[in-house]
Amino acid sequence: MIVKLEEVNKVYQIGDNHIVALQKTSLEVNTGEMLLIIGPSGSGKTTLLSLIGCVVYPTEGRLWVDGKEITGMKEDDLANLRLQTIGFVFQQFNLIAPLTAEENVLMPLVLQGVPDKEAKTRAQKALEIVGMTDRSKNLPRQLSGGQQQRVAIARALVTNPKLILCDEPTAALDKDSLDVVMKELRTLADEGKAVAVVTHDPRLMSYAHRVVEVKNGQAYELQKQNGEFRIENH
Ligand SMILES: Nc1ncnc2c1ncn2[C@@H]1O[C@H](COP(=O)(O)OP(=O)(O)OP(=O)(O)O)[C@@H](O)[C@H]1O
Repeated sequence: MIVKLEEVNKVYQIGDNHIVALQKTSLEVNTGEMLLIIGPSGSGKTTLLSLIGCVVYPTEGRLWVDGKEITGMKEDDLANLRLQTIGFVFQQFNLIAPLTAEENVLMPLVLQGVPDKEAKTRAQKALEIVGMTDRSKNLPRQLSGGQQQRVAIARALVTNPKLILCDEPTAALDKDSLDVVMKELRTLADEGKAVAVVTHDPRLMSYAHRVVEVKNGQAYELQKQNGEFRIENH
């Protein structure tokens, strides 16, 4: 187990209004597993992913990431934990436009102060894992959406994080690229990473080991029926 939430909720206060973004949730995220977090817009999916990713603190409850309790941890320690343990992948790839694929992948290692030569070897290895070695000198605009997302996955992987968190990683992709990217993420999970993916797209359920549905801030784990995950109203 890499993440454990125990009765965790998140309430935002805006003026006199309390917005319950996530109701009390208990959940574990395991290594070797792809967890899909699915639900409609505004249901609380990103809030749940942000809690798992130590980007926001819980309002109530207890949260452990990689064996460390987050509640009460200092912001600096939290930032270190994020850098060392978690890789993030976003909908819009967030690659730096004037940098090549390889330079983008190098970035987290530069931030960690890894020596140049070692950083380069690791970046090349990460690009190899996602099948992008032959495009390493290309700029993002010379790559398709699917290829850019594979570079973004390589960038998330290069620090060797135990946990990879993805927020709508396929929203900007066509069906073929969606399949390539999701198979890539599934392979990483099968090989021992913990991967959590937020989506509103039920097509992604077929790639997941486990599915959590979030509705009105309430998270429920879905059980497979006849070998498939099913969700109402889709
Ligand atoms: N920083 C914030 N301040 C106030 N309210 C917030 C904040 N972040 C999220 N919320 C509210 O919490 C609820 C859940 O938001 P969240 O972004 O987690 O939903 P979501 O399921 O990821 O939606 P989407 O798919 O549209 O991104 C929403 O009502 C949202 O307006």
